Amino acid sequence: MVLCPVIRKLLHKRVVLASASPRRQEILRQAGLRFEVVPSRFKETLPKASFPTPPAYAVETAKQKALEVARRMHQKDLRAPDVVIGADTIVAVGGLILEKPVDKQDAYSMLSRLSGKEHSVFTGVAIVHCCSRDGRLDTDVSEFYEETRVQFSELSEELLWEYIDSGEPMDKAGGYGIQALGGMLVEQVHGDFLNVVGFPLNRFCKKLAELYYPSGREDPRPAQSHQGRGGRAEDGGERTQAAGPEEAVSNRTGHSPPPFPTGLLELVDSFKASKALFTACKLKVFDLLKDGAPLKAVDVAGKLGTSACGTGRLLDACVALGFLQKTDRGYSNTETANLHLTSDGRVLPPTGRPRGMSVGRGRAGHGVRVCLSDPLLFQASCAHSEETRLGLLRAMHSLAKLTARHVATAFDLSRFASACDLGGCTGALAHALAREYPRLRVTVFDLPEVLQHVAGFQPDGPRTEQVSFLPGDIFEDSLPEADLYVVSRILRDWPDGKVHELLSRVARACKPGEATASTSLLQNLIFV
Ligand SMILES: O=c1[nH]cc([C@@H]2O[C@H](COP(=O)(O)OP(=O)(O)OP(=O)(O)O)[C@@H](O)[C@H]2O)c(=O)[nH]1
Repeated sequence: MVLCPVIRKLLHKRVVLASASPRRQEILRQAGLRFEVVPSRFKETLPKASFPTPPAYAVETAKQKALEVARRMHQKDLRAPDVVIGADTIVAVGGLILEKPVDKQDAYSMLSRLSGKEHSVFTGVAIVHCCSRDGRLDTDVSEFYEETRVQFSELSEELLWEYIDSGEPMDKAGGYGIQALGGMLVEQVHGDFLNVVGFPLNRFCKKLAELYYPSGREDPRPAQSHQGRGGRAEDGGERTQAAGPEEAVSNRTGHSPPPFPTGLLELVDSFKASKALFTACKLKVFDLLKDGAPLKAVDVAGKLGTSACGTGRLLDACVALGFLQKTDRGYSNTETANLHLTSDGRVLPPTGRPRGMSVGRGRAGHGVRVCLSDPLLFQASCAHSEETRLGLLRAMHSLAKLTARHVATAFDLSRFASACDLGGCTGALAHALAREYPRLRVTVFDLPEVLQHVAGFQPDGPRTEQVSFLPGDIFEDSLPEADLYVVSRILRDWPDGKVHELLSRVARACKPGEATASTSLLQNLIFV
């Protein structure tokens, strides 16, 4: 989800975060930004005394971090990314600039300096727009900083050393992490909390809005007005532009550009993103990287029997999508990948084809039976191997487990004594309903070929006798008696006539005063 509309402006660009800080990666990922991570090799040794103020130092360091990455990538690929983001966080106290402590003693002197006092945390940010033309790199640098004031409690020696011995201070500016144990040292914060953690997200979004909507309108079309910004000429064939990324285009042509096809490009990008995800799942990339040490692209390729170059690109795409993380040691799974993309917990069907794109629906010919739980997924049994069918069930089960509690608590169902989940598959929703409503008895009604696999699927929490399974076909067999029918899985994708027939059957089975709850699994929207 992208709450900040201007973040969308970056979705079609190749964005690189020039930072090894896991906190910055997390903050930007949570904001919905898609980016690659290329840590900067710029040495943070600018002469502090030559800067008029501490934030001027942080801004320049952020800029040099980002430019180093832009130049390196340009030299390597002869194609620079579109945007490189660099950041630098420092603590300023009593005229001193504190960065990351070099050892425990350094951490001690920093923290004792902060004890009982207020200090400022500055994060400098540089947004570098790049353009490779005729082998030359053009850069356009926008920069800003944010200040947050932090008041520390008085810290006893014992507390200080205990904190230092936790290891937390070592990779943090000023020697503390406000988002973790270090939060206990802090009495008050004035300003943006995320700025202290390493990235001022709010100011960043405002800056993007300034760059992409200079006239203040949130119009997806490139702006016409020219807004000059700071940027200095670089040597080595590099030019910095004053014009913004999109103004530059319109200024060159002198014409109003046609409306920017944002929606279309989003669709194209989403398709590419899905393809990358499905390919990685199919190759079992996430299984390979689960719980192990990070692996380089060439090692992953060796183990999968794939080309090193293509594998590198696939892994980088997965990094940008937030499923892998990349460090100097190699690639490893993110928590999301460990939880939802390995074979045992996968929320995707194993076909290598996005759900909904498979052919055929409903009851196919030649005696083929279709799973009513999700007609597009669990298809003709003769068309799939047992392994594929189990994979589909596994995907449906994992997805249902993810959403079950939300569905179960979206309505107050406490007045019902019995429910029937039509096409309820492995019973994930039924168990969630049973957990939320201890006096509710739930019958899962589904095809026998689905229910025969139920024992192999563990719901969240223990199985309960409140839930029972009844084999049957919702089009042909009588529906079990219940006060409430759940049709969350059976209404999608049927032709209108079929839906009508189904709902009529359910309506006939209902006693006066009963209810039907329907959910759209895709969007988790619930309507009655
Ligand atoms: O409360 C917190 N304060 C600061 C941090 C983290 O501290 C570092 C600051 O270091 P720097 O800006 O130089 O960034 P690096 O980690 O070295 O990564 P780069 O590759 O970008 O140079 C930063 O990681 C903050 O997140 C914190 O976590 N909590």
